[in-house]
Amino acid sequence: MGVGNRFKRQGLPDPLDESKVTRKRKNLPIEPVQEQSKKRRTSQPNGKPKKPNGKVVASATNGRPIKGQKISISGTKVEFKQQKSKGKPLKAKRAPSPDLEDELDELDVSDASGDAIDDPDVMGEELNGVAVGGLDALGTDSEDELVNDDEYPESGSDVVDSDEEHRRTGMWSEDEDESDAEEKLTAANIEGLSRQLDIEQEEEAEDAEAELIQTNIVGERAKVIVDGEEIDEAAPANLAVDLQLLRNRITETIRVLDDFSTLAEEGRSRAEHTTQLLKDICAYYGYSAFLAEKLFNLFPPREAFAFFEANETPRPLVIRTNTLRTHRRELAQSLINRGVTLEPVGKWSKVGLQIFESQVPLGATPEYLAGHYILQAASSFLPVMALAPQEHERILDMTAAPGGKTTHIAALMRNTGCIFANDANKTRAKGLIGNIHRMGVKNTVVCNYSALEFPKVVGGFDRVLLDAPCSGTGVIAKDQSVKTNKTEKDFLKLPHLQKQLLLAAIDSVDHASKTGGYIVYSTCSVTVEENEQVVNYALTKRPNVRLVSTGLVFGVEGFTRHMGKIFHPSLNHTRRYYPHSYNVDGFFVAKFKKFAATKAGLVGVGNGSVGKVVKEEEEFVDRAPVVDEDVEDDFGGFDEDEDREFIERAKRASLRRKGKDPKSLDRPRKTFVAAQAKE
Ligand SMILES: C[S@@+](CC[C@H](N)C(=O)[O-])C[C@H]1O[C@@H](n2cnc3c(N)ncnc32)[C@H](O)[C@@H]1O
Repeated sequence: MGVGNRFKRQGLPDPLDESKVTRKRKNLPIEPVQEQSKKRRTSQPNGKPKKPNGKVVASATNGRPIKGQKISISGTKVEFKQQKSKGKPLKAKRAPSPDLEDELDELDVSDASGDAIDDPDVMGEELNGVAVGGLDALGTDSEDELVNDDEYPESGSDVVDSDEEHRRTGMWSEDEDESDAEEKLTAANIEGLSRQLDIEQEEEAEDAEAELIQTNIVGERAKVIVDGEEIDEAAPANLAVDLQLLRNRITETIRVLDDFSTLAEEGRSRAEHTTQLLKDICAYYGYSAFLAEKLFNLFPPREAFAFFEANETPRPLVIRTNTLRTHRRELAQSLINRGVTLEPVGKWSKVGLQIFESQVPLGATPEYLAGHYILQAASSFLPVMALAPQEHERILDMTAAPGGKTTHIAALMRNTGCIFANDANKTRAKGLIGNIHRMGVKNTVVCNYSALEFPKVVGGFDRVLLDAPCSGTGVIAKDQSVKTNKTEKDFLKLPHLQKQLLLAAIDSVDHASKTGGYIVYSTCSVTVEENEQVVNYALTKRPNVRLVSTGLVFGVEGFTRHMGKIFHPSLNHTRRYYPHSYNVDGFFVAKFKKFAATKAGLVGVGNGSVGKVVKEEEEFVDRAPVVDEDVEDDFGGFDEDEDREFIERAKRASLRRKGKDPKSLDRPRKTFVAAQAKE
């Protein structure tokens, strides 16, 4: 499992601070080439190569300049080649609890692989020896499966689902090779074990050297071309130096832009500095110039840098408790017993658990197969929380596959009322059905229309969720290809589809609903074209709706103006989420209240009236609360001794497994308690 942001909490932000977003390893001195080549290139269990400490590596991993991409720094062209890596699956060590076994029998999931095939949350071919493949096709929308209006038939190929990475990857422990004997470690044998570890480390180093001699490492190195000549020998050193220089120049330019009147270079305009900065960002992070500029323009320069940096590290792995089947406390207990280190995701959610480490693949535990949880990015909870579905309502989830949000809605409704879960992509809709079954959802009808056909298919809903297909600029950390594969055309096609879908969503709601009359629009993209512009368009075309508060406790206000465009002032009710400020996927959430019926002639795609936006005479708030998701679970705070003890037990077990002294946990705490006592 990766480090860094994976381990940071999600939610309310700390003040922006460069030391927080700049990985320290980049600032460390560059090691000499000779030494570097001697180090073993070990693989992490997730198949990614481990990053050497304190080095700017020349390989293309996690967002550094990518394979085949050329950058040019000070006249030196550098071509990157991807490193090969190997990943090893891990053996699940514990048997399911008897209760769960009963539940599994009931669910007929004894053939784990068979069941998992229906599970879109796990996209990998194999997790821990449990075959879960067969759903990879869900990760990308096949173009002809997507139904759109004739003009934009292939937009579905761009569709990004913010939870996709979680479905592709399992959750592996870093210390997968540890034997059972190590697991039983006690204070008494720590010394013996640490000696044994030293010996093992020495052996590993020798093996690594031997392996290096045998391997054709040229294939793993960057190719450096200077004036058309390929230089191999000195490549890593030059490249590292160049990358370091590039980074230095980025930070220096930002410093100048921060205080331009004092620090500006004479004769060099702000625009020139910005152009240079953008070029450097493209070269350093591997973005197309087009996308880099679009994203850069969302923020002041220093914050833009933080955003680009955050896209280089994965967000924490989060699971959502399925309250139709269990309570968070029970689930946490079961997973801790299996060797998972976790914590509640934050006070804003009663169902999320952030996973720090796991001895078992989380996509194949008995609890997972029994539908006790789903792997879901924390930000994906937000649109459903904003929707605030109520028991006994009729809800439409317009673009529902693979069902992360549908199953959340069902849980909040406690399986009452009725959900129409629709997706235009048949393959993905099958995955949606798999999840609905696994999670014990019983109030849902799955359908397979283009959402543009609503409300003609069926209308009159109390609430509608449109989690729209989007470009995925909020989830670049999961899908680095977004950096280079989005073009200007995409930012015309996608917003066009999103606008039409949003009108259909509005027209599908019953404005006279006694409990609702709400529409939530969300994307996992941060571009203004896919968010504020779409919402503003809907306000103009449907004067019978207004934006209302999302009711979410954190998030940055949406733009009311951007790059010369002015939006309706109520856009300040919308919320933006960024990886650098909340350590969650980039997301956008808007909530509308429908006050009157859409004029008959306007219902249907493309029928937008050019009306005036309803004046906001009074602030409207959805009085219907977000149903308390887990009433029996107050495992949300960190103040209760029981919870603290519970979490610490898991941490101690984890340290023990690593051969570390679990008592080390007490030290910082004592200091903290002492500090508190002093105060
Ligand atoms: C962001 S994903 C939805 C993720 C889902 N809400 C969840 O939480 O699991 C967008 C979905 O929109 C679907 N889609 C794209 N175009 C559509 C259309 N015209 N009508 C209905 N669904 C569409 C895609 O197949 C994709 O599954």
